[in-house]
Amino acid sequence: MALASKKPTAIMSSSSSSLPPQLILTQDELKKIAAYKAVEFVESNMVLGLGTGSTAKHAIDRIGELLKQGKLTNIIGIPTSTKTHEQALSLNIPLSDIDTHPVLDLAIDGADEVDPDMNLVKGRGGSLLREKMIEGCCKKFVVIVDESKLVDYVGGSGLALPVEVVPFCWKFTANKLEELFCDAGCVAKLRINADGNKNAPYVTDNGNYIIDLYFKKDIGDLKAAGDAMLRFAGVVEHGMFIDMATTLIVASEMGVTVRHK
Ligand SMILES: O=C[C@H](O)[C@H](O)[C@H](O)COP(=O)(O)O
Repeated sequence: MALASKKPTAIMSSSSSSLPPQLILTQDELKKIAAYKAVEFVESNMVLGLGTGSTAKHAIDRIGELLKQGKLTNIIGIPTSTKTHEQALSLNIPLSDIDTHPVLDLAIDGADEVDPDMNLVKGRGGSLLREKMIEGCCKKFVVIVDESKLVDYVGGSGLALPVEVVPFCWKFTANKLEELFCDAGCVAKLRINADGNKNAPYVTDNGNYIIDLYFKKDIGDLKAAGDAMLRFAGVVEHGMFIDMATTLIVASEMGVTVRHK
C-alpha cells in the first residue's frame, strides 16, 4: 500500500526514496530499512526513547553500532522494556529512566497498526505501558514500520488491540471491555504465555496481564473509546497511541516514505 495514497490531512511534509527495482525484500529487511532511516534523526547528546519489538531492535542495534564507531557520542537511552534494557546494555548504550530524564529528545519504536492519521496500535509484544509512559515524554516520536502495518482504521487488521489489566479478577475486566465494545463485535481474550508454561497468563514487565480485544467493526471515536476503557478500575492502560507519533517511516518494496505531522 503506497503511503502517498493514505489520507494526508494532518501531514505537513513527506519525502520518499526509492529502492533498486525488482529487489525482493523480506519483512525483516523492510523493518531494518525503516529502522536505519529513523536513526538518521539521532544526534549526539540526545536523550533517546528506545522502543521494543523486532523493528525497534534494528534501530537499537544501529545506535549501538554508531556509538561504537564514535559517530554518535553522549547518548542516553531510556528503554521501554526489560528486553530492550538487556539489548541496550549488551551494546554499551548508557541508560537512564524518566525519573531522572523526564523529557526525551526523540523516541524510535515500531507499531502493530498505523491508521491514516498516524494513530497507532501497540503492545502486541506486551510493552505498551512503559512505551506509552516514555513515548509520551518525547519531543519527537518516530514510528517505524513495514507497509504491512498500515490499516484503514484502528483494529482494521483484525488482530489484537492489547489492554494491560491488573491480574485481580481479570475476567470481570475482560467482560466489561467486551460489553463496552459489543456494537463493534468485540471478543476479549486473556493473552497466554507464548513461552514456558503455555497454560499460564502472559505477565508484563509490570506484573500485569494483557487482554487482547478483537473487533469485527470500526470502534469509531478513538479518544472516547480509550477514555471509556480507562474508566474501568481494572484497566491499567490500552494500546491505542492516539496523536502521539510525530514522524512515520514506512518501508515497502517501493522504497521508504517519511511523513511528519
Ligand atoms: O509491545 C510491543 C510494541 O508495542 C511493539 O513496538 C509492537 O508490537 C511492534 O512490534 P514489531 O516491530 O515486532 O512488529
